[in-house]
Amino acid sequence: MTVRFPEIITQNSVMGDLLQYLELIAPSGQPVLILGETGVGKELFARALHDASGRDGLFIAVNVAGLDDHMFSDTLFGHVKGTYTGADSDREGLVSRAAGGTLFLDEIGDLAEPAQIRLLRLVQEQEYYRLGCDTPSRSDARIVIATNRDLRRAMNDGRFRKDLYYRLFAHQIPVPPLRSRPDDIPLLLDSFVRYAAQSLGREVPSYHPELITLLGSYSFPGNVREFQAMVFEAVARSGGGKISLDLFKEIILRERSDALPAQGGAGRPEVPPVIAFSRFPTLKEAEDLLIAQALALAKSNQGVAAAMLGISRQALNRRLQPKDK
Ligand SMILES: Nc1ncnc2c1ncn2[C@@H]1O[C@H](COP(=O)(O)OP(=O)(O)OP(=O)(O)O)[C@@H](O)[C@H]1O
Repeated sequence: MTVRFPEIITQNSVMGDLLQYLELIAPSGQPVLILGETGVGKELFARALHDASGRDGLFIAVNVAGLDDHMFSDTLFGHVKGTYTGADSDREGLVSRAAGGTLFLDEIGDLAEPAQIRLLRLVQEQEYYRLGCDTPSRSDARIVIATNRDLRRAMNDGRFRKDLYYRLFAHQIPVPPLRSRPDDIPLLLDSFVRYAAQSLGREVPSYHPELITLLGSYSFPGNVREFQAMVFEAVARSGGGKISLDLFKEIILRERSDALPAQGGAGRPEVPPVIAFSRFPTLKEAEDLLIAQALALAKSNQGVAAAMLGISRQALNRRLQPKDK
């Protein structure tokens, strides 16, 4: 956590460098592109950028995924009365409402080409047209754009305009996924446990120290948002007592198996499914499968797998030794 951005919890050096860069570019008013997987904290970074910018206008966030050109223009630029059926009065768009502030456009990856052209004009000239109006309007709203897509690839495939890409390219903030910064897990865990306990009106519970190791072995496809939700569930289900390792293992296993393909699809084929028997398994078969599952989830780390299975490392090792028949 940096003093400058207390709401962004981190002690990771890559994140620290990004926050320094963010602080550097904040006052400029230049457009900024924030990249990163879902739930990684892109909107949090955009808000921090706005807070550090010294701009006294509003911060407005809008998700533009799935908006066609008409909806995009209507939402961002507004319209004049009578332009289309249902346009009963003049309406101001978000670009105008965010004047003097920041307009955060989330999930820009799939934007239709005509909308990309309008966006380019906006970031380049600070100019736009309300629907049904031939006279351009102006707004000094700072435009911050986020996507979880690979924009360079989209550009190479002809789905994202080169001119817009290179206009946004100058100030990029690539937020790393949570799995690549396990050093952030203890801080985030403490903060989320406190927050969840507070929201539920409970004492802050303690947790098993092995939990940090267990969490470090999980890939967090939904990143910090997923982590936050898991902690909330664990605190809620721990009934005010200590958060047990077993409870967290159960939540992680459930999340992992939800992320598994139904059969043979793309996903995480390296993890064997828990239920894989066409007949009732013997105890030995079930145990072997659970051990394989735990080892796969723990990326072959025997210490973590043993913790997940609730046995000692030595006990796991014994079970892994080939037996003489
Ligand atoms: N470093 C962090 N410290 C504290 N909270 C965080 C951090 N990163 C993310 N969060 C929290 O995780 C949640 C998801 O963050 P956010 O909405 O900013 O992600 P996002 O990348 O914009 O997601 P999406 O791609 O789905 O729009 C929010 O509740 C946010 O407050």
